[in-house]
Amino acid sequence: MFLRAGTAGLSPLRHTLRPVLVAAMSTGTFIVSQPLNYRSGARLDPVDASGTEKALEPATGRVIATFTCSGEEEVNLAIQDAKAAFKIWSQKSGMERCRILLEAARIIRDRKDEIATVETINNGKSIFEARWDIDTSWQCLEYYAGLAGSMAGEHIQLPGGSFGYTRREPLGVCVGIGAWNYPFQIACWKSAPALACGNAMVFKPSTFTPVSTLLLAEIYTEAGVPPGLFNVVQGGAATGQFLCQHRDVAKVSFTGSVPTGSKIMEMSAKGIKPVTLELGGKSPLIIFSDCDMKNAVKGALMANFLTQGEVCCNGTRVFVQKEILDQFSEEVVKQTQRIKIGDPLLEDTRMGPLINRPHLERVLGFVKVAKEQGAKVLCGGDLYVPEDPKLKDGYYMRPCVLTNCRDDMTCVKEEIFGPVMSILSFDTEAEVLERANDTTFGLAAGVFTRDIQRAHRVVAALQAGMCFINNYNVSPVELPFGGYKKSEALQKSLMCRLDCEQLTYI
Ligand SMILES: NC(=O)c1ccc[n+]([C@@H]2O[C@H](COP(=O)([O-])OP(=O)(O)OC[C@H]3O[C@@H](n4cnc5c(N)ncnc54)[C@H](O)[C@@H]3O)[C@@H](O)[C@H]2O)c1
Ligand SMILES: NCCCC=O
Repeated sequence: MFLRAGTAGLSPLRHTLRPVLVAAMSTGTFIVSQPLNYRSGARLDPVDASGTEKALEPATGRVIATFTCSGEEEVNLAIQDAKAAFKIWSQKSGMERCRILLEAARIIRDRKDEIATVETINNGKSIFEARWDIDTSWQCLEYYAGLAGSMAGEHIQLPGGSFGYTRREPLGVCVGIGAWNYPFQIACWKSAPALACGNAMVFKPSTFTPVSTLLLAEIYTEAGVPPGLFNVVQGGAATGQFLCQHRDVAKVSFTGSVPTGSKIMEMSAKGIKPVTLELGGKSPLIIFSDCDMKNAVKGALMANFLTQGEVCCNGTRVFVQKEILDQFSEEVVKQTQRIKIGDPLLEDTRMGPLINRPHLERVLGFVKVAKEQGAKVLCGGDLYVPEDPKLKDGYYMRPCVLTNCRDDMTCVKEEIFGPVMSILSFDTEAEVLERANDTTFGLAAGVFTRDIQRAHRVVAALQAGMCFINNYNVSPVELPFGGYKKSEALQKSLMCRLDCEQLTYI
């Protein structure tokens, strides 16, 4: 699928050659040479269009694919095809579906480096991190495969020897719409539960990251799902609308921003379709003065700078108790300045480029406004130009730590979705809880303290879907992922087993 520049036109590489190809992949050399739509178990060009888009390699600013956005007719064909596959798939037993999903998980695990490389090329995140994403992806398939075999209805005894029973029935064709920050992982997190329960899925990735979902589609086919069970359409708002408004779609699962989520909910409501919305955040991270300082600093970096800060659950409002404000700020700046920025395919890079030029400018704009509103830049917040000439048109910036922040500043209220940490100071537990909860979002939150009772008391009072104690941004598949308020309402989970010593980011 990916060919070195200058070799376009050769026949597709065979599976046995993949490891060699992965070893040869380097930034600035690859192009996508095959169609990016997937239907009836094969890649194909859409039958009609709602525009064209270009996919970039953020590390270099180079176009790696020009593709057609799917029109209404292509969306219709993808849904009809999924409907036909649903008839076959929904008749399989849970254990039959389990075996196929386990096989897909095995293929992803075996091809981890290749998939991670593709993700890095199209998204910009470091290869070090992309490998984590692929691990969480195959683990997700394994987890839902495991559930598939044990899903059952109930038998209810009624008077006089009568009885009733319930059946767990799949919905039908589900739509998945993804964001660009975790393209492959989001496609797995949406499709694995849907397929495990016997549904079919039509998935639309972001126009910025159209590439890796095709690998998942091919893997599902190779693992044995019926052709059409997992189809991919490409495009932006127009394609998304065709999907959400389609009468044969039974459910929509969306990951993205709050404004788009609200539109999706509105469209789905018109067709009385259930929706799942995984939306944005502006999560608080609370550092008490009795914390293990080294661990808290690592936690703050984990909470702010993974994937260039483009992470929904990031803890970007860092509340630090006054007594340790200076020491914490000094240490966090020291560690932030050590983050190696550059070519995301190099093993020692820890921060790659942002997704594209407009987004980079938007993030830098937030830093500018923060300064105008009285924040002080402790480090970063400016453009970064790597020494390697091939990276000169990439979208790099230095990770930024802001202090002197107030709760009413734009950088503290709005989701920046870039490497910008805002430090705020606080005096008491009651005060910080009130301020931490004073937001329309509620995706995640973190607390660093050695006082175990306080830790649990504070997370119980935080209005956030995922609460971390003495760690941040770990998302084991066994635990639910979701939020309160405008971030989406879901179950609350606690992750307090790991500390940041075990998850070393720097
Ligand atoms: N909660 C989570 O699990 C989670 C995970 C990742 C990202 N996010 C959030 O996603 C956002 C960043 O992603 P983004 O910029 O891709 O978000 P976005 O809302 O701009 O786009 C998300 C998806 O929706 C599609 N889309 C856009 N307009 C549409 C419309 N009118 N109808 C149907 N589809 C439409 C896009 O093409 C894309 O595929 C951030 O807010 C981030 O916090 C949330
Ligand atoms: N590791 C999952 C993060 C998804 C949010 O953007």
